Amino acid sequence: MLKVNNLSVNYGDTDVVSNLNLELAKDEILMLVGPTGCGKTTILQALAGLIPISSGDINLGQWRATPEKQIPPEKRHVGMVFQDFALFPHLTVEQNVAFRLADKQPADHWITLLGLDAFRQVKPSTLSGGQKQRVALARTLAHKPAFILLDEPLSNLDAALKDSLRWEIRDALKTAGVPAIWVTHDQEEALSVGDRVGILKNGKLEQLDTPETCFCEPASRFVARFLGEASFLPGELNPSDNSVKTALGTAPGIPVNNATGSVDLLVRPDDVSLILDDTGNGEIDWVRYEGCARFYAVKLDDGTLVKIRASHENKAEPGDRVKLVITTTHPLAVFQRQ
Ligand SMILES: Nc1ncnc2c1ncn2[C@@H]1O[C@H](COP(=O)(O)OP(=O)(O)OP(=O)(O)O)[C@@H](O)[C@H]1O
Repeated sequence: MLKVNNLSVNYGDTDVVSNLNLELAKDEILMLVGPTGCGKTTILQALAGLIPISSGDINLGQWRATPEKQIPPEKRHVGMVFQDFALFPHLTVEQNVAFRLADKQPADHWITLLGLDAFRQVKPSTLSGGQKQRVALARTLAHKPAFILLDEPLSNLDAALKDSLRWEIRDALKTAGVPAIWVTHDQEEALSVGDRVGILKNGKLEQLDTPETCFCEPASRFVARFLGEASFLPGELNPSDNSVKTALGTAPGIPVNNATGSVDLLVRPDDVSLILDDTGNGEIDWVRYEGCARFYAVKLDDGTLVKIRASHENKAEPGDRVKLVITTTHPLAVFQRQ
């Protein structure tokens, strides 16, 4: 089991990663997300042994790396998958996957499982981006690593391919039964593919939990905003049943950090419905057409901006009066009013 205890990494006087703690279950996929420069790649590099750590330790059972005792990458049993595929251009697919393997059977197994049989004898330059990434994954898995690090493996691929390949990668990791840490910039990918999601801010974990908990019960406004569109609706919390009374109706709440009294209710675009109504409670500020939906920003009469996604049939223009109502029945996160 991979365990990281109080890991910190410095570049000069700057703490880039601070006191990171995490533990990966046997075949768990942990997605790491966070704004640019928050330390995601640095964490992967530290786990792989590519850069020294400043404090704490990384423990896999067979080895334990500390600032005093560095374990080189080749002794860590780590597999890495990068966004640029990192394949050998002069070798065929088969040779790439079986590179330095005494027993070629695992290479055959993963070539077949990842649908690469037809490409065994071709060079990487003739493959599409998605095929190259499958080869890179097959090579990594064929070497039977103890854990895998994926650094934005889909960022060089187009949207349609990303969507299918992310599931192929997840399935392959689960079939191999190997734990993985997967860095992504894509919130949807993090929420849908990960068993757990870690949200980083300035080198520190803001929250580490299941996708649903991070999305529905974010530990901070930062996490709430980072994982999707978030509007904060002023309201009053009723301590007897944790319901929150707002201008758009009363909703069940989950107080974060013991929020009480005057609070802000986190509403996502699908928690609210919109009705065209001259006597409504707000006015369309702007609208974006998304094909099957329209995404609206509505300025409420008290000045609060609420973002809402409605059916494309629901057509309103900036300046139109509308009525917003909270329609969701599940509890919404509640933050102390700032
Ligand atoms: N070799 C280095 N020397 C000094 N500072 C570095 C070095 N590598 C990275 N940094 C700094 O460390 C911080 C974290 O960088 P890192 O690449 O880990 O971020 P990231 O979250 O992966 O970013 P991105 O999402 O843009 O890839 C950044 O402020 C970066 O400028």
